[in-house]
Amino acid sequence: MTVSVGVTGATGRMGGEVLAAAADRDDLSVAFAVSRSPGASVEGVAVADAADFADLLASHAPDVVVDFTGPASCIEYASACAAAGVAFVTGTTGLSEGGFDALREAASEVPVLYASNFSRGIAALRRAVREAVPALDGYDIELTETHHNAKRDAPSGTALTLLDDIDEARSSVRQTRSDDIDDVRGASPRVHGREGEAPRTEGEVGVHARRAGDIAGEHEILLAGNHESLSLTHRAGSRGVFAAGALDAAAWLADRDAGWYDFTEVLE
Ligand SMILES: NC(=O)C1=CN([C@@H]2O[C@H](COP(=O)(O)OP(=O)(O)OC[C@H]3O[C@@H](n4cnc5c(N)ncnc54)[C@H](OP(=O)(O)O)[C@@H]3O)[C@@H](O)[C@H]2O)C=CC1
Ligand SMILES: O=C(O)C1=N[C@H](C(=O)O)C[C@H](O)C1
Repeated sequence: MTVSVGVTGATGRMGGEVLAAAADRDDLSVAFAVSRSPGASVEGVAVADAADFADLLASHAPDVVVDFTGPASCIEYASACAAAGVAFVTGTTGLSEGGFDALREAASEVPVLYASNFSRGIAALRRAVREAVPALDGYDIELTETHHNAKRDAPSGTALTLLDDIDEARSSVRQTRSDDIDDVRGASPRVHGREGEAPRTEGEVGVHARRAGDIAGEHEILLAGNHESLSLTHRAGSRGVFAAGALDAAAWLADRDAGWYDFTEVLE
């Protein structure tokens, strides 16, 4: 069966990558592509007006929509998909808590899969973090992410996911070692950059966002103790890895029931 895909943000960096990756696959076909700047052709696909999105869902009935846009449009596209009964894959970052609530609401009607990063390397990095953090409990942790100079949100969505992974790993190891679980619950304080008199406090996680050139995406987690340190680094060489992962997710999601899904389920 060929899965038909609608693509949003078609004139954006990721939209173009998704259309290029889709053209190379036999298991997927592009039903339509939209942008707020319609009229162009991207990877041979005519780009329609984003204002016609609901009509295009009705007329083309895609199996799934793949979205890499902005937080506000992501929510609008998700609720239109929920109303039309179309599955929704999104990698849009910078969503607020309310934005995630709106996506989860859409997931009560249709399958929704959100991932802050669609690369297999980051999925492996997350597993490595969940192993390294408990093994090196008490070590200082600093997270540094580096992206191209046009990225809007900071820290990156992937950095936020990794910070949550660190919190979860820390709290699970401390719960197994302590009877007083009130003592060990809660997020590690996150310190974004340092300036002036800013000594490190125990347990904090330093977070650093760099923006430069055309770097597709780099994430480093440094765990440092006395006389040793471990650095876990992922570098995306091109946005193609994100597009490939998002299309794998779309093919996987197309015939699922309504609900909230994670990229790790696609990779199982
Ligand atoms: N999860 C992952 O693996 C990855 C996630 N991302 C995320 O994907 C998102 C897009 O990144 P990128 O492609 O670099 O960004 P770009 O700015 O290059 O493209 C964004 C596209 O979305 C469209 N768009 C933005 N806001 C709206 C809106 N309000 N309504 C309709 N269309 C809108 C833009 O349309 P127009 O051109 O008409 O203005 C543009 O085509 C970001 O959140 C980024 O962090 C990026 C890479 C990987
Ligand atoms: O905006 C980008 O480019 C990227 N955004 C995602 C994020 O915020 O983590 C994923 C990737 O790092 C590229």
